[in-house]
Amino acid sequence: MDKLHTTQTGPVGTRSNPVENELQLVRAQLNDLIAEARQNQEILQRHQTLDLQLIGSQSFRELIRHIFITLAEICELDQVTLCLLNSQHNLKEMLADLKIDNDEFPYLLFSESETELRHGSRPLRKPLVGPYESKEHQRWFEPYPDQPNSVAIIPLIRQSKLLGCLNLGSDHPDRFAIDMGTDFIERLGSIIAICLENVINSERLTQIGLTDALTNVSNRRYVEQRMLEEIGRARRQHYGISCMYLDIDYFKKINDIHGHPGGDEVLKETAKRIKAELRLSDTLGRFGGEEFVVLLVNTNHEDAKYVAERIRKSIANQAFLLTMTGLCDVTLSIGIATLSDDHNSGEIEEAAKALLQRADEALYEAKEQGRNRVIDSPED
Ligand SMILES: Nc1nc2c(ncn2[C@@H]2O[C@H](COP(=O)(O)OP(=O)(O)OP(=O)(O)O)[C@@H](O)[C@H]2O)c(=O)[nH]1
Repeated sequence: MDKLHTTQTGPVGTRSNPVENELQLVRAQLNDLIAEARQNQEILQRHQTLDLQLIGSQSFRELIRHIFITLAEICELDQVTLCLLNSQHNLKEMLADLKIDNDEFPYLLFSESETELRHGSRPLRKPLVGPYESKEHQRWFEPYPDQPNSVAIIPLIRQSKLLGCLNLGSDHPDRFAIDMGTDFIERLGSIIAICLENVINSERLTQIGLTDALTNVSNRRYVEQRMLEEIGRARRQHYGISCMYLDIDYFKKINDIHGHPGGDEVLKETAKRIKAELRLSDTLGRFGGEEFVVLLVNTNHEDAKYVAERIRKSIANQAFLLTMTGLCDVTLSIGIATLSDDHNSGEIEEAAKALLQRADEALYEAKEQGRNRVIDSPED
């Protein structure tokens, strides 16, 4: 009786009954397996969340944020960089249009050719995992002050084309071991490649709808939309915003002398020269015919006048060289209006309309006064 009692409850009994021992061992193993299964399920759920976030990204900006923030968090990574092949989609140009710069995403890198993505002499076609080697990996983790201890370099391939590579770094030396299975990271690479292609295509389509086909600058719809956003932002962040209305002088005559194709060339070159004088945060749009509008963010009256004068000179001081008819002197007239922080109130739509109208009136005055000049509307 005593023996039976100790067998069922006490440690002495445990030792003395091989069946019970076996049972406890099996129970312990089962508990371990259940714990492992729960852990795996949790990991799976977190990865599903990550997949959904990546796939659900509506814009390039959103996708890149998920890669640098959500992926790093969910996968507990110490370093994440993404290198994209610029040549594949002329991405740098797209990012400039989206007003995305290096300050916003310092871990977004660019490569000009596939050769730059090679590992040693081999093209990057399969994930590479293992310890960090500065000779091979430094370029991918350069934006971080410290080196990781183990890394995974994952090619992003879509329809056999290399889009770039995703680079994961961990402080833990065993996190990416040479002999580890790469199924998960290959799958991650495929998902990110598909998502990248999707958002790039969708950004391109949006851009086409908001771009002037001849000059490749924004169209009127885009500038008007942007103006509302920028006036709202200027209001929140308490700075001034300026608007320029620009119109090529005697453009009808240019068309008459150099033909319509010559006139088109003048429009393209004018847009190019205006753009060259602007900051990335400014917006240039063609409003139709030979009229352009520029929005200068965080720019007061004096600074706007200075930029306008620079634009005027960049057009007037160097004749345009046209393909068929040779040199062509071009000038433009510019009207400026500023919406200072003190006066930025009321309905945003009304404020935008009034700003544009004042710039247009100043332009009219510039034409009246003899053209090839900058006239600013009295301060608001
Ligand atoms: N080549 C070309 N010409 C255009 C385009 N859109 C409008 N135009 C021409 O631009 C000319 C504009 O002429 P006006 O509005 O009289 O202005 P202007 O001759 O520049 O005179 P001011 O503005 O008063 O200096 C017209 O002849 C239009 O046909 C275009 O896309 N390409």
